[in-house]
Amino acid sequence: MISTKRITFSYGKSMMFAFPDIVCNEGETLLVTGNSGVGKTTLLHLLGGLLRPESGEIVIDNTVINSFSERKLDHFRGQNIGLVLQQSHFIEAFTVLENVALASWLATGKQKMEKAKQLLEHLDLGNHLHKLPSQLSVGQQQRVSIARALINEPKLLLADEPTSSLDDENAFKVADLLEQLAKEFKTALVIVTHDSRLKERFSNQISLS
Ligand SMILES: Nc1ncnc2c1ncn2[C@@H]1O[C@H](COP(=O)(O)OP(=O)(O)OP(=O)(O)O)[C@@H](O)[C@H]1O
Repeated sequence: MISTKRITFSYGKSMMFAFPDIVCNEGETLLVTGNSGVGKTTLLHLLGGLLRPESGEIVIDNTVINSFSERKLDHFRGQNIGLVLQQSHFIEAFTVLENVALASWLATGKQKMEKAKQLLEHLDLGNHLHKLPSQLSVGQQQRVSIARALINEPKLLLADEPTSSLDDENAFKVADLLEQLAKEFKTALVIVTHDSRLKERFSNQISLS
């Protein structure tokens, strides 16, 4: 579960944000919408501990994360937060399977190859395990990124524009898949997007302005 209270952030004096409070419980999905430039990615990075709020509170699974040291935050993120970012940042020389297993090694010191394989198979990527990420389509890469985000069974899954580069059919497939996985893994799922197709798809929404 994630909740925030009165979080503020700024990139210097000209770009200041005061975000509405959000709550997202385990197994639920919250869609954060808003026009380009309103701060959706900034909010997502704050929720994921990639940026720190200037004031306010971010609570993940009963833990206030904003007072953590950098090191503790990195550890907490690895254990509890899955990120599906706009850029996938794969290690291009590693296979799809290795990229997913690497995320478990970084978080726990153990490379969960079998689990990575199962997860990729679950995401219909069983035939692509030993390919390089660059050999996959954008939609397939998106699913690898989802598998990588889920390998450590995070309490919170954050997805930044997961469907904007996909056609209608694949956009709805990815949205359905994320929602289904959140329920299955009892993960709170927060999606930030300006993709208007998703607005009709999810009832739990908040709009930034
Ligand atoms: N590192 C940065 N330094 C300074 N300003 C930044 C930085 N990152 C983002 N901004 C500015 O903050 C504002 C919000 O950016 P953000 O990426 O959060 O918006 P967004 O709602 O996700 O936009 P989009 O839908 O286009 O991705 C923008 O005006 C952007 O130019």
